[in-house]
Formats: sequence, C-alpha cells, structure tokens
Amino acid sequence: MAPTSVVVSDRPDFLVTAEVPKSLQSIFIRDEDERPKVAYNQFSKDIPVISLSGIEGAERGRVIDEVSKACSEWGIFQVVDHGVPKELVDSMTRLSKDFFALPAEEKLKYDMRGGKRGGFVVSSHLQGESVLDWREICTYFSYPLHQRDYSRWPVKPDGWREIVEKYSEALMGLACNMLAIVSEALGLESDAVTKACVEMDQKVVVNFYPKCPEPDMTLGLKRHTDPGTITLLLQDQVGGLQATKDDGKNWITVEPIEGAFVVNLGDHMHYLSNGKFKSADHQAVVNSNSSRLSIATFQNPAQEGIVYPLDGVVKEAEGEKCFMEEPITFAQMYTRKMSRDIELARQKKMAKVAEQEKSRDLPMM
Ligand SMILES: O=C(O)CCC(=O)C(=O)O
Ligand SMILES: [Fe+2]
Repeated sequence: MAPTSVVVSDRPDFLVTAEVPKSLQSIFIRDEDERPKVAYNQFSKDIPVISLSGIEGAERGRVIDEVSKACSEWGIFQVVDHGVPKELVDSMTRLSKDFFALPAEEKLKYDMRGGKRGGFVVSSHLQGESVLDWREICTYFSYPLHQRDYSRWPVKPDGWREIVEKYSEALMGLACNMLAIVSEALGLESDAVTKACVEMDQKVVVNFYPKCPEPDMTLGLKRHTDPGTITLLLQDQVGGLQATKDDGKNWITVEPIEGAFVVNLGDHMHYLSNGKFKSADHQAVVNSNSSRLSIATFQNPAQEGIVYPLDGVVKEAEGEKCFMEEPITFAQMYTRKMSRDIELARQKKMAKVAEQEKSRDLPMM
C-alpha cells in the first residue's frame, strides 16, 4: 500500500460494483508527467530472480551476493524456491479474489474510513491530493500478535481468516530469512536488522485493481517507496508492477512469475544501510482487459525502532560518512515522510491552479 495513504471520506462508489464505467471520472485522471510510460504487459527481465534453494547450506554465499547486487542496484528483486507452500499461496489468492467479488454491503461492513485499523476501502490517497488511485484494498494488521484486532478482519469468504493467519505466519518466516540475508549482505551478523526493528510489525494489504476504461490516464497505485524495512509482494499473472532505478526516467514492468515473491526494500532499510541499499521506487498500472490482484506484506519496525545506519555499516576508516545527522524513531520518520508528501501534493495542486488561471487570463486569439 502506498505508505503515505490516508483514508479520506470521498469514495467513488462504482468501484465496489462489478460494473466497469465507460469512461474515467476526472478524479482518477493523473497529470501527464505521472501517467504510465510503459505497458502493463511489456515485461522486463531486468529485475533479478533469485533462487533461495540451499540457503541454509552451500548456496548461502551465492544468495548473499545476488541479494547484495540487487539491493545496491534496484532495491527490488524476485525470489523463488522460498519454501512458502504452493497450496497456501493458491488459497490466499483464490479467497482474496472471492472477497473482492462479494457484494458491496458485505465488504463495507469492514469500511476503514474514519481512521479504523484495518478493513476495506475503495482507493485511498493523501490528504490534500486531488487524484485517486484506481484500486480497492483490504488490510490486515497481523503482527505483533498482542495488537491483533480480529474485529477488523473480514469473516467472509468462509475460511479466509484462517488462511490469512497461516499466510501471515509463513511470510513472517520468509521475511526474517530475507532480513538475515540482507544483514549478511551488509557484512553484519544475521540478526542485525531484526534487532534494529525491536519487534517486527506486519501488515498485509490485498490490492484489487478493477478493469479500467482508460488505463493510460490513471494509475492503480501512484509512484512511491514503501516506508518500512522490507515488503514481500505476491502478484497474479496479469502484470502491472513497475519499477524505476533512475528517478522515473525509465520504467520497467516486473515480469509476473507463478509462485514467486517480489521483494523490495523500504525506506527504513535504506537508512539502516547508510544508503548502500536502495528503497525501491515503484508504482502499479492498470489495464482494460482484466482486473489484477496483488498481496503486499509489509514488514515494519516497531514505532520506537531507531532509524539510523547500523553499527559497522559506515566504514569511516575508508572515508565513508554517515548520511543521517541524528537517529530518529520510525514513528518520526513516517511522520516526516507523510508531511513531505502532503506538502509536495499541495505545491503541485497550487501550481496546477496557477497554470489554469494563467491560461484563462490569456487574450483570445
Ligand atoms: O500492486 C502492486 O504491484 C504494487 C503494490 C504496492 O506497491 C503496495 O501495495 O505498496
Ligand atoms: Fe509499494
């Protein structure tokens, strides 16, 4: 989920119905510079695909090298042979699709608007931002266990809750394995990153992107970096996840691979690594042929977790400098990111209004 999303009250109702509108409402139309530049199904093989087979034995060194390279270059890669059972992944996908196919009234029993922690919402966007994302989401706050609030977990379709529980647990395991590899890729003990997280939070966001009548004008999810430590994304075979490693000049569409997880680093990991590892800049595009499902599992540090380069990462003897002035907490980092994004959205909106006024004032030819 876009890290900075704040659920606001204006809800485009038609997205919760099965009907696809014939044209795009203006609230979804993006400025030209934000619109998709590459097709949803023009797949690229640039993002590394890393097999985790043999990770506890002879293959560990290879995995560490491949992860290190991918994190320095992209901050995003895919993993296969990850050990999460195929039946669990298939059930999670099938039941998630069934959830979004439920009648609007059923989904809206878990309406997340008004600051509720978890549930269902149509689109979501920054306060002050004028354009909406073309998606519906269902969110579960799954860890820490003592904060789990089942009253915000939809009970339908039958069996979904149990599967979400199993899926969250399996993904917590995979995330911890990946964070051990990332720590070692930085030359540290395998528990360095998990220790910095204090207690690992997990949030599962199921994204459903309905078919869209004018996909070239809008985005399923606008460009962002995830704020947390690491994200594990399961996507269906439709395609739509895009990444850039050069600040938006070039975009690639990540090739969907059956059963693979896309792994991307978030801002927290970027700071812990003193900028050696990127937090992946990404977005989701939509299309007019089929709807798309993706399930993002966000692994975040505790609110009081410290955001600062890890001990031993900054090699001062080699002339390297720490790129942060002072340690801050994850809660502070998140608030700053949000305020920055809200301010940017405000400036963009004002520039647009000024531009419109200027063109209105021009004399008629
Ligand atoms: O749907 C996707 O491919 C991307 C989802 C994502 O980036 C997110 O939920 O933060
Ligand atoms: Fe994301």
